[in-house]
Amino acid sequence: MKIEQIKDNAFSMPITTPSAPLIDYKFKDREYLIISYETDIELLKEVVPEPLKVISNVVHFEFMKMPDSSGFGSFKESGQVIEVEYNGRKGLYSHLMFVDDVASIVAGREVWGFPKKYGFPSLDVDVDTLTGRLKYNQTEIAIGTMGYKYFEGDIAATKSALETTPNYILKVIPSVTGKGTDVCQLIEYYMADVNVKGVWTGPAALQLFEHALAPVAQLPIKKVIGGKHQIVDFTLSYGNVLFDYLK
Ligand SMILES: CC(=O)CC(=O)O
Repeated sequence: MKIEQIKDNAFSMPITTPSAPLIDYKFKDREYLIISYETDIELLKEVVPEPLKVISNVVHFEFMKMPDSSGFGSFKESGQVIEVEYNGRKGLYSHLMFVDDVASIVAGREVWGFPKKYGFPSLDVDVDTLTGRLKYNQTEIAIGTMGYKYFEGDIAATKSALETTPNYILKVIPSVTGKGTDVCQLIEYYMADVNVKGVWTGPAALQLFEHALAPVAQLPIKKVIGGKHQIVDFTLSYGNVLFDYLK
């Protein structure tokens, strides 16, 4: 392979069959259980990277099922999202993510910088209860429950929030020298082509358990605020670099 060919075509690895193909990443019927809770704002300030600012003591714990995702197929995901502000714009910062699909982990980390680790999330209807679970290896680290489809939510407001809210990630790619990083950037991305197929609210509960390598309980629950269940189609847009920590 010629140097010019590499320069022109390199996007991801392996270069001849990348785990992160250069495609439009479309998600159909992504189903979310989002349980929002209050934690200690001082702990949030310790984990949210500047120049982002923490603007509340609220954490959103998500359990997601993605049955039809371009490039990734069918997989599940779970993680914590924090309410922040960048230059006066309110958005959401992805703190920890656990995913059961290597292609989604690899592409997510390499392209956008999603903080993805391998884990075992699930989202199922257990008789009358929408139930999210997250295991790290064999160990349960989160259980979320919500009454199934109690109250219909506002589809237009949910669509508008998903389309207009910036999402922030700290992308870190280590250097082969073992000294520092080749990439250390604050990334922003948006969701596009959003089609909200259903939104529900209802009574919700959440439990988090301590784990040395999957510290979801590092942001402990003081009070559960509420639960949201939604089903959405969208395109995951490529992002922008907002801040380069190496410059
Ligand atoms: C790359 C992805 O799969 C993104 C996501 O998990 O939301």
